Amino acid sequence: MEIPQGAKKPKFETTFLMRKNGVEKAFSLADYPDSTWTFVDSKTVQIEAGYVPPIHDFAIERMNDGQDITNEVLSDSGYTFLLISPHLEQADDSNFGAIDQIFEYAQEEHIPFYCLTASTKEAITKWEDITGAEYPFCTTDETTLKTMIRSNPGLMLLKNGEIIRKWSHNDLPKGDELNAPLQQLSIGKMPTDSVPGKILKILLWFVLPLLVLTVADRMWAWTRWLKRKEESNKIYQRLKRRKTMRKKIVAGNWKMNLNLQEGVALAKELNTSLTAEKPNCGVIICTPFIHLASVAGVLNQDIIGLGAENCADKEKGAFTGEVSAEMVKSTGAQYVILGHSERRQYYNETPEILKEKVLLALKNGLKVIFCIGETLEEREANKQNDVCKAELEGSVFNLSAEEFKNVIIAYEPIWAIGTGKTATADQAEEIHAFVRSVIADKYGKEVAEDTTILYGGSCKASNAPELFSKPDIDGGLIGGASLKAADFKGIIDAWK
Ligand SMILES: O=C[C@H](O)COP(=O)(O)O
Repeated sequence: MEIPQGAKKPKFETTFLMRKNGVEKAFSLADYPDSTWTFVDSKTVQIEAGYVPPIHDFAIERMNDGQDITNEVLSDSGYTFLLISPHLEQADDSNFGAIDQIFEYAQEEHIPFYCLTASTKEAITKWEDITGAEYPFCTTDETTLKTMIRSNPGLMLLKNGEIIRKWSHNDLPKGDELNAPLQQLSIGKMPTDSVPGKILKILLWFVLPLLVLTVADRMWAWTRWLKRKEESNKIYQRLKRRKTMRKKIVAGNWKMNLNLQEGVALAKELNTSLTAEKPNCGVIICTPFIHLASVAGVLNQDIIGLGAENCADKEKGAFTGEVSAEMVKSTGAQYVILGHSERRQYYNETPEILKEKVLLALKNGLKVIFCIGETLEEREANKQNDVCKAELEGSVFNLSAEEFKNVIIAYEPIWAIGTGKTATADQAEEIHAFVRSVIADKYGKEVAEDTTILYGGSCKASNAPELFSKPDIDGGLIGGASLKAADFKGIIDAWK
């Protein structure tokens, strides 16, 4: 092995022990005495270390001729393969095929290949017999060999006297990897395991996965937090809604359409259908007086409420043809529609008459579905808000807040009733919101928030979902589409 140029040389100091006239004294070269002193002894010690080669205390002796080839190996500027086995008799021989292949490759490429061992001649011969080894063997100190590589055998590749690769016998380069001169192969190059490279490797193998795991863990925790937040938000919203939630209702107004048998049959059909599949809203059917008692007998009123379409503005007495609120109540009904535009228009029901009816209905324990709504002319004159407000003020705003809680408002634009023309969802929402604000002004926000405001006017299964999706539309008062169970159920299902 060549010592690099300018490498630091070790420093030595020699001490001479001299005697004169029976006295012994030590001198150095610098103050060496004259010839009257007699030399007794000398001692040389190293006082400063010099360059230490990577491989030292190392001697390679070729076995066949006893030649020391240490210098030859360590100063070779090319490649050298060294198969290291302190004791061949203890060496693992399972990978001898791979070793022999490397030896063949070394021969083809004119690369020296030696097996260094401290084994006896007999052990070497036995190894040769077992493995078919044809490479030359050299003797090297056992301890030195053991410190060079732990695997027995192990392979080393030297270049320019420096070890550039080490392999355990389990991990030897395969024959197909040795398909070019060593200079062109990655194994023939010094591993680039510089300190930054090692740091990078540590980062890649340890820190990076840790980072990925940490990020994944944080993301998992974050999504869980989001989910929990969303969940608690949902619960909060549900609680909030429950707290302020007014009743969602789909009410049918049969008007003057069905005879008794038809009415009872429809009520039964509806009852069966909604008993089988519970509605997601309150359901009411309002029938002519003649149906009430019979229909009350076939309805499960926990699912379907029953109401009349009208009641008298008088409590009792000689009012031929009239039906009082008390009579309605006695049939088993719980609701009554009052103020419907058809009653106002065709039977001249004034705000004052309606005020009386409302009072009597409430007095008799009926809940009132109170209708308001503008004509087409009023809508075209943009008077819908004023009309609705006036109708409320004229007939129900005389009630106390407590009484008003038993009133359901039904906004029915007269131009949309039975005409097939529906107010758009936005038009309806606008006026519903206005009506709610008027109620809030009169009774306060809480009462207003609890008041159910229904929409009526050509409402059917096809437009109900959009109408009911509006925040201030709490359901519908249905005319024509309440006369068939399937049509009516289609509207009820809009709340699903
Ligand atoms: O009371 C119901 C309304 O007058 C709506 O009737 P309609 O659904 O036939 O338009």
